[in-house]
Amino acid sequence: MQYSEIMVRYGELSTKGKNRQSFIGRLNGNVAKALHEFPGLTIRPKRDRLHIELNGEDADAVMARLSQVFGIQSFSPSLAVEKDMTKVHEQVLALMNETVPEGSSYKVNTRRSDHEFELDTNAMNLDVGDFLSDARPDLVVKMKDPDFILRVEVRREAIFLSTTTIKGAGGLPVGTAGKAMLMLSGGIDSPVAGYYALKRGVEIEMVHFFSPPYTSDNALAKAKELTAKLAPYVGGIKFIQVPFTEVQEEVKAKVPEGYLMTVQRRMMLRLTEAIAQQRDGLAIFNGESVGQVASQTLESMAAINDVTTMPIIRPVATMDKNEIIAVAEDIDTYDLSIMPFEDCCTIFAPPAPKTRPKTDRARYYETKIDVDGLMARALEGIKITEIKASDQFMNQATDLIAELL
Ligand SMILES: Nc1ncnc2c1ncn2[C@@H]1O[C@H](COP(=O)(O)OP(=O)(O)OP(=O)(O)O)[C@@H](O)[C@H]1O
Repeated sequence: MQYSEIMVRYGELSTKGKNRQSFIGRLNGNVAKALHEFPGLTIRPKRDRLHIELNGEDADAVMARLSQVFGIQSFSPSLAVEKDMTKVHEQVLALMNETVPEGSSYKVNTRRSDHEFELDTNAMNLDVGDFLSDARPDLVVKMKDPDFILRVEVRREAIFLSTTTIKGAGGLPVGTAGKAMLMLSGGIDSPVAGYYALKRGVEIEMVHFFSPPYTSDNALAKAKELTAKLAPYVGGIKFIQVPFTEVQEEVKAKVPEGYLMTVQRRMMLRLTEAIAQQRDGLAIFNGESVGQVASQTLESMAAINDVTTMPIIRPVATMDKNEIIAVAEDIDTYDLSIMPFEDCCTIFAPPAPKTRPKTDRARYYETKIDVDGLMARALEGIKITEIKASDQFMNQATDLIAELL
């Protein structure tokens, strides 16, 4: 079927009162970015719907991209028909023949924004229903839970028909909730945390700590590739790599083993906060989950959290590991996350980190290291790149084999 447009229904933003205009504007921009590979499209944002005119572009390919844009409740590929009932009948039949199998149940659901049109909502429902009972006698009309709903929208410019409604990604348009930093490791949890941040409309920038030569190029490439997996939700994501070798060496040399991890994490958090302040970030997201590992007991979180008053949001904090994994699989980050490239934290992980570290002890051990100097040098060494959906950073199969040999 050669559809003429994709009709997009807004998500939660319709409840946002006077912010509505700016939400619609942001969604329009995000949709345009997500669909930049389709130059033929015309996107028309309206008060209660966004209309994407296809002008010959492939509806399925456009819908695949659209399904990743947050702030969309659902969308329907639609057929625009001239406002002439003979033509409407013709197209209704063509659409039903193509999309609704024999013997299905259905109902007609009309919406009318053009109140000048000769048929009102009820009359349109009846007219199309009558027409179909002659043209497709195999179909059964069913008001409650039909297999198909034939949507008829009477608008000023044309009448739009659709039988298919596809669930959108939900959430809020990215960018409507401000900007934050996501602490991205190469693990399973932080990309999932990033997905949830984006879903609530937060624009994220990735902060990744790496420690050459203790961590390999592959570990860095993996974090970038994970970023590319989340990029389709926004178009592009900034990747901020922070050299962490000197911090880790100094901490390892001066801090007792039981507090290595706590102090390293405190340094990471301080650096992330400093980067957020430089870049107008309002909060920090991470992938911590309560009780999952030694660094994620509540005592440990408190001892680490002590270095900042910036909000730290932990979207996966209360999820079980298998729930996090299910989301990671859905967003296609899981296979990458489980590739065995070492993270800077695992390399410097003490054999027995304190599971209940004390904040005052951590503070005391930090008097042994040059916190300000280490931070200044790490911040000087940061490198920022913009990562796009189509970017690739590792040839997964060959790199994995090389790493394993
Ligand atoms: N190298 C790193 N760069 C940036 N952030 C990191 C790094 N290592 C850890 N983090 C942050 O700290 C959180 C906790 O890390 P940790 O290694 O304890 O847990 P994890 O369960 O393995 O998490 P993940 O699966 O995200 O790696 C991570 O989710 C991430 O937000």
